[in-house]
Amino acid sequence: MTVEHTSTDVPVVIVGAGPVGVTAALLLARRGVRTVVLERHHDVYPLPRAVATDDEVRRVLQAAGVQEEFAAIARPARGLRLLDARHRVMAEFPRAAQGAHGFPQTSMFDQPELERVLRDALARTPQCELRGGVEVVGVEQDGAGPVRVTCRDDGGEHLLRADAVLGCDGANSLTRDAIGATWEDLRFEERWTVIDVRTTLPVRCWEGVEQICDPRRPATFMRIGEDRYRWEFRLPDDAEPGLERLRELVAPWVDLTYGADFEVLRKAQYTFRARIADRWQRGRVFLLGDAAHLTPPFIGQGLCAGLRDAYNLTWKLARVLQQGAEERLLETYESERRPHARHVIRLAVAMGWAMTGGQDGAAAVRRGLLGAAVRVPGLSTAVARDLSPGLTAGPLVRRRIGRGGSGLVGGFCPQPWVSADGRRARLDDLLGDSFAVLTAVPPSPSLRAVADGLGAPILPVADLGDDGRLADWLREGRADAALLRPDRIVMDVVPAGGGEFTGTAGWASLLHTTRSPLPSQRTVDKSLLRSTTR
Ligand SMILES: O=C(O)/C=C/c1cccc(O)c1
Repeated sequence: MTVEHTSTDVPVVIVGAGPVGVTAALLLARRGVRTVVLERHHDVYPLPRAVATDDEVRRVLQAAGVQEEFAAIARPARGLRLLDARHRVMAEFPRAAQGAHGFPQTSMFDQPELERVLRDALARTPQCELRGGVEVVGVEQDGAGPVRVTCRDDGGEHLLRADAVLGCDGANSLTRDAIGATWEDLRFEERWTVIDVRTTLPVRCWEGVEQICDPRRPATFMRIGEDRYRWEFRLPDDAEPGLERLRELVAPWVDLTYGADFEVLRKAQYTFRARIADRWQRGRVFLLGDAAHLTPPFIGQGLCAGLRDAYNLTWKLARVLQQGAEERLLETYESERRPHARHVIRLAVAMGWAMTGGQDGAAAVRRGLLGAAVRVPGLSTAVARDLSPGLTAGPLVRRRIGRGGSGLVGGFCPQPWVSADGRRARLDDLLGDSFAVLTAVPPSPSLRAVADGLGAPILPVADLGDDGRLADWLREGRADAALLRPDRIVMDVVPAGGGEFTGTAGWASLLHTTRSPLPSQRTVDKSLLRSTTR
């Protein structure tokens, strides 16, 4: 599709100022793309919902420019435990304090605090405008013309024309309806009660997430902050638990004597669902976050999936809008993100089945509980190894099976601390927002040509002053060099001893641009380049 050059009011309209929408706005701003974010509410929704992020997604927040602020509100977690009905540990999936991405593998946080951090960053960013109290009532695109967004506020109805619209408007997304997408049901639907508490009472607590695998009363418990805790229970009836019931429910963790310091911040009933939209794009309208996928919370990946969406789409959209890359590049958003999101949802559903005994709780009790952790095929290995697999093969993820380095393609590169000019920094902060080549060998002329074509700096890993991790990563992956996309996914490799990138023919035309990047785009740290070959 080609987009007519009819004048628009703003390059990108984002529907919804939740964490996904605001992160997308910040990521676009870093590439110089202006956005208007439209939000129904006037302020941050005050109650907690998402509570966890993995280390890969902390890199997204880092790219959005809020890493330090987030670190100040995040609490590392030790992992995930599966307990039986008597709270005996059946399985433990430990999470390191420093993962390959340079962050704790699991971090807990309070969603309103995260939203405040993101909104503050947005307020400091001139390319982003947040309009609160604005309800979007229509999103339409005629052929290749601009996307027309109709919205209402106290002043009446308004029309905004945009080059692209990101629907980050949650589970009941109007944008999803507008593009004619429907839910595919991934077969999990259960009513759970979520209770958020602040207390200074002693709580029997492991610094991680506990899943109680008891088909009669499955539950989740976790510590979120210094004095903040969350319980989730699947209760046999739909009535909200009163104080007496609550006392009995939380008794395994805390002794609640009447009048004790135990403030229930929120008691809400949710239907946990597993769903994925059957399409994520129509023309220049895209779905992100809960508008595109819903997952039960049992592996803490709901918000993570939405932030991955934002990271995946924004660099591509900026390349199309600002540098004239082909529209086909945008199709790789859905083709890359949808299978990944589906995999993670299926893992969460499998965890739910391990906790609840599947659709037949009574049978699960009969089979005996101790097998719960291993009953669901593949669950233990998947949860232990990596909740977020590499991307499946596609135009930007070209694996040459059997060739060295193919195992690296589609996955993130690690993020060690590196040195430049005596300064220590995280790798991504030095790389900036462009493509980059990490190499363990002197670059060949063809490698240089590829790097030049993408405006990618060539960085010899031996000069980066890390702890040797990048060289080990290339060697263990049997690659001499790796080509990183702006979202730090490995797009291509030079196999060990191979001399050339192997997948250029697949991605080159998709990434071809007709205009240069704007000067506002963050580029590689110059001091780093001085120590390299370019
Ligand atoms: O696997 C982990 O480290 C964390 C899992 C998690 C996080 C938040 C909520 C959950 O029910 C599970």
